[in-house]
Amino acid sequence: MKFTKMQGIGNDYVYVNCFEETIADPSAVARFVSDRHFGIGSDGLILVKPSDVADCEMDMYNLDGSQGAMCGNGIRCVAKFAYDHGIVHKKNITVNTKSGIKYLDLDIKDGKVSSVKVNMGSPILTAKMIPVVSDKEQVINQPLDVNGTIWNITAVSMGNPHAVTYMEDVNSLDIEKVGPMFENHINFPDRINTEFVKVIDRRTLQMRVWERGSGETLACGTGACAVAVASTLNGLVDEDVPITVKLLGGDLQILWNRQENLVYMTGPATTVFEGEIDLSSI
Ligand SMILES: N[C@H](CCC[C@H](N)C(=O)O)C(=O)O
Repeated sequence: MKFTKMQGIGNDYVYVNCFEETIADPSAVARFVSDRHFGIGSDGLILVKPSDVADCEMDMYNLDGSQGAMCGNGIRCVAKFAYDHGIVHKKNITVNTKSGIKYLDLDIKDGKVSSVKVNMGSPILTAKMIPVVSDKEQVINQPLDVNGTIWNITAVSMGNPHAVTYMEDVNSLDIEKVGPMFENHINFPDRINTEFVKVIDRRTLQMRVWERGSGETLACGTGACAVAVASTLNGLVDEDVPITVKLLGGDLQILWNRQENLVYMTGPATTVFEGEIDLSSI
């Protein structure tokens, strides 16, 4: 299988051109290629596929083989991949995903895609749509007992589910212990991506993320969007201005246009290397 290793501020995936290849069992391939010792090493697998409704389709799998409905860092790299592989020849492209068609603008410098602006769509706040179990219509700054510790969470879906919580010092968080407790909490029927956030100022947030199906990653694009939305709803950041979200792997600019009710994410997309891997051992 030919592949391209790419990363969006350190959130790295193995990309496959499915205009040219067919992957019979993507979940098994995701688990194999993601292994940093026996495979390539990545946060998961992303297939770039033909589409009848968009320029291409993103089919995304986490490290554990579970399929994700949306991937913010991944879709920026899909846009770069599509341009660099001649699948598209324009700056404004569409990518179909399991959470609908997304619209992207490529910033091209010296013939190369340097950064991408993504219309991530509207945030979903209705508890049962996220889904999160609650007696409330929306979960905004609500207490949640996580193995005996009470965390105040705000639940947001960007096509995939997120729980956002705030703390004074995210650097000292034992995320390997706490992350799985959130991910597998009974109140999240489809599991959950969890963002731990420190407010730097009214236009700057710092976050770490424990991703559903991948564990701690250096960045999460949908998570950064969920964090900007949750922080706005909680009155912690200014409205209708770009918010800088600082992640372990780098920064993203997030704007929630309240009038449109659309979230825009802008950030880099980087190719690391190309290669070929033998899948016969799977
Ligand atoms: N783990 C996520 C998918 C990847 C999201 C993240 N890598 C991003 O950049 O948005 C899920 O299962 O919903």
